[in-house]
Amino acid sequence: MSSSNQIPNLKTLLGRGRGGGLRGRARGGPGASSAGSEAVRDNAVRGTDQDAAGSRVSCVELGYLDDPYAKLFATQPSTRRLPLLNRGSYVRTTAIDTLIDRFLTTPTPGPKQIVSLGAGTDTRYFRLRDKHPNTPLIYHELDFPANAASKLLSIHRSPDLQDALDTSHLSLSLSPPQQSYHSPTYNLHALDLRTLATPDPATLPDLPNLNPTAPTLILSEMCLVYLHAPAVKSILHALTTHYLSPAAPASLVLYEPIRPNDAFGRTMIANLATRNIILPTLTAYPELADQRARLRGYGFVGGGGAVDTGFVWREWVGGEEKERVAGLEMLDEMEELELFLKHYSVCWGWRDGDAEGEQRDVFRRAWAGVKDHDGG
Ligand SMILES: C[S@@+](CC[C@H](N)C(=O)[O-])C[C@H]1O[C@@H](n2cnc3c(N)ncnc32)[C@H](O)[C@@H]1O
Repeated sequence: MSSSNQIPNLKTLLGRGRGGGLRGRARGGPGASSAGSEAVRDNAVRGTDQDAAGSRVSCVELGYLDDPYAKLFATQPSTRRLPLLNRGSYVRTTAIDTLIDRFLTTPTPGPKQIVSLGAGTDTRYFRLRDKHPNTPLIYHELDFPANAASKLLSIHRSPDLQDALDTSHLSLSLSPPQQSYHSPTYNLHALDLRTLATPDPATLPDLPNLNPTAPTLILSEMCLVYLHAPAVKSILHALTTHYLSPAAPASLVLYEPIRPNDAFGRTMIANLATRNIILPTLTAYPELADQRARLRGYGFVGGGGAVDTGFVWREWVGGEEKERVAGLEMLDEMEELELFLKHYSVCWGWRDGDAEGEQRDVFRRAWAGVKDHDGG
């Protein structure tokens, strides 16, 4: 949901377009669905991060989000996104922030840990540090070496970002460009996530400073969707059994598109194929019920939920905040907005682990009151 050429032509889908038909599909052209070689696809996937960065900046400039760090990571000039996309980015960020804030404010002994897969230029670490200065937090971001190096370059260039890191650990080399960064609080690991999908634990890469016993929230915001379902399963298996002790309380928060089988979904897939992007888990887990079963299949059997972002807007955003956000830009096509929001999901699930007392049930307590489609 990052850039306007990624979404279907909504007017056409709602039967109001002049040309009719699925415009995105026509643009796909022969061979678009096979989507080129793996290297070309990886390059396209890496590039999606700048879409996400641009969407964040658009939302900040229009007052949807308060994020002083967004601009510092964007490498392209800011372009105002469509109101629909701004609303979508707002809901996406708000939903994930809600789950993370509840985790961080739930009392536990010892530190908490977040592992952000395909973090790209996400600013969340910096925002969380400002918002929860007294919560002991170990943060890990994983992304392709090129994206990680570019993030470190942005940090190197910005005194504000350097101030936000524990600078006693900051020694960035520009030549050759540094790709990974490690400290007791913030870590950026430059790697292809698929290297975690190995059957041989001896070949798994080192993830320095990953605490094997801290309650850990694994976040995938538009990342695992680009990988094949069996690889995703192996990656999560490695994280939850090798890097983390099987006794550690752990959870997964996923943000991904859903409902690929209606006109909107089919057109979204065709549009992305023209950019050499495929979304394997979208077709593997098409509905919210599939996402719920998926999380349980990864071992997050303690509990969880799955909602579409239309539900998040209706049920998670308070009345006053809704009014504020609705007043930021004219958005009179409510039917289009609803169609758009119902094609993205936020899913969460946890395992309690074998830890004692407050550590054991941290996710259960954190997310007890979160409204789920199933009424949870
Ligand atoms: C759409 S961006 C999302 C970035 C960030 N999570 C956000 O929501 O703002 C997808 C990110 O996932 C990363 N990614 C996708 N597949 C990956 C892989 N196999 N290994 C490492 N990173 C990957 C991309 O490089 C990119 O930074």
